[in-house]
Amino acid sequence: MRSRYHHSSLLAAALSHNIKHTFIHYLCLQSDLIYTNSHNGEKNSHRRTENIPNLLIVNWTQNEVGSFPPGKKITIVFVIGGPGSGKGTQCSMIVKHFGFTHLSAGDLLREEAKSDTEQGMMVKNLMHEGKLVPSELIVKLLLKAMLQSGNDKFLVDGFPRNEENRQAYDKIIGIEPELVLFIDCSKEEMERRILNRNQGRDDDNIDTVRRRFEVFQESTLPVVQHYEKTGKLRRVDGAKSADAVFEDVKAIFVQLNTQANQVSSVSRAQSNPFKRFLDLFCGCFGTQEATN
Ligand SMILES: Nc1ncnc2c1ncn2[C@@H]1O[C@H](COP(=O)(O)OP(=O)(O)O)[C@@H](O)[C@H]1O
Ligand SMILES: Nc1ccn([C@H]2C[C@H](O)[C@@H](COP(=O)(O)OP(=O)(O)O)O2)c(=O)n1
Repeated sequence: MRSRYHHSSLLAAALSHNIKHTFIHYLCLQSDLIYTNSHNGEKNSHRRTENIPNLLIVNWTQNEVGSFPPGKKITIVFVIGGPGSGKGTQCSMIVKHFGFTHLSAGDLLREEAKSDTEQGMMVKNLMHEGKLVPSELIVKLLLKAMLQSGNDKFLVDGFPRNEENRQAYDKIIGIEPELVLFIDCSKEEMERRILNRNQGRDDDNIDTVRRRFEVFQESTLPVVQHYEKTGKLRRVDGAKSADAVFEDVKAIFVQLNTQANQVSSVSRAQSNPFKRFLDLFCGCFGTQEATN
């Protein structure tokens, strides 16, 4: 306990004096803190939570990544499900039918893990252990990919994975998801699919898969419950064949499109002064549907 306190104080002193990263690493690894150099340029140390292992320096600024133009309508759908539940499979079908851009949190991290940097190595190790990477990093990668795509409709696959992911997203991107698709599937079926998927993934081995299931159970299911309470969750049975699951998914997206079209026709009508006058006039004389 005493040594943990000692390392935390040293860490605070090191941060305020711009001491070399390697020394800060050492202090973090000895204490229960992680260090981030965050998007607003502040250096912070955070208490490590169960799913934020060791330490990762997240070094970026908002200017480096950018942001969406104010007032632009952006549609975001989160796709959650256990490992092997079929998120990627359904996302590629949604893309074909509904014109979304598919952003897979796992693919973005696998790309990051290829880079020959300290951060790349750290991501690689965490993924190999089946653990989650710190939220600010994945949110930054998502935002960067969204801005680069030029699209305004995004399927965010494999995110948020825990409460911390969700809060970091709220803080940094802050666009409420239109809905959250949850692909519900049994552990036995997911395990069978992963071990057959043969994509050469370093984390698709039985030990890592078991750890990923634990993380899903402990950290992702509470996020599912959160969206259930807010009324955003749409649950589909992922145990059916991929085409049968897509029939259910399609119905959800057709409904989403219908709602979006209704909202945009109302706002178009509201922005037309002649139609507003006519509506007022018809309202005064009790004539309905006159302008439709
Ligand atoms: N409904 C399904 N029924 C049977 N196999 C499926 C189904 N959906 C996906 N798969 C297969 O299971 C494996 C995992 O699917 P994937 O989409 O990669 O899952 P996730 O992105 O959730 O990890 C893949 O090999 C995929 O082809
Ligand atoms: N929001 C996220 C998403 C994925 N990760 C990491 C941890 C996950 O085990 C790996 C792989 O995620 P991916 O979504 O590709 O794979 P599975 O759904 O587990 O099959 O990436 C993360 O740390 N944070």
